[in-house]
Amino acid sequence: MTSQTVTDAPRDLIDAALAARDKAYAPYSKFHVGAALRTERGQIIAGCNVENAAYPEGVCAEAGAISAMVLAGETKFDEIVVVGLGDVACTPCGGCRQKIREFTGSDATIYIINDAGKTLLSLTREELIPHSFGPENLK
Ligand SMILES: O=c1ccn([C@H]2C[C@H](O)[C@@H](CO)O2)c(=O)[nH]1
Ligand SMILES: [Zn+2]
Repeated sequence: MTSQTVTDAPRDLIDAALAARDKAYAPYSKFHVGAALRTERGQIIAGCNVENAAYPEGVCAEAGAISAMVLAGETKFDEIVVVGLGDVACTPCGGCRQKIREFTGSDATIYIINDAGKTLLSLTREELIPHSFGPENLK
């Protein structure tokens, strides 16, 4: 399920995601991923994927950015940009969709860009993870 219209990702997050991807540690898949989010208070925080010889222990770029955000003292973000390799739309895995869900409002925007910084997809959180389970369900 994708949006009909694609809204361009903001330039500063594109640059941060591409810079983060350059730091990826992905010797096994060789699929380098970068992510950059903007917190509610306006900080830009990035992450890259970090793989492990014990394959399941690898961490996605989005998860790394979210961990760094929490460490920085923030728990909400409005937009995130994700970039993989080439022209492949690197859409977040299921686990990352749930992690993104925890720290966003339903109107947050998830941008997927390509190598060249072109926006391939712009999705609301509701499109990314419809009918999701979140903190409100526990109240
Ligand atoms: O949205 C995604 C999809 C994949 N990966 C990573 C996990 C693994 O290290 C590599 C190949 O799946 O890419 C991410 O970081 N984010
Ligand atoms: Zn993931």
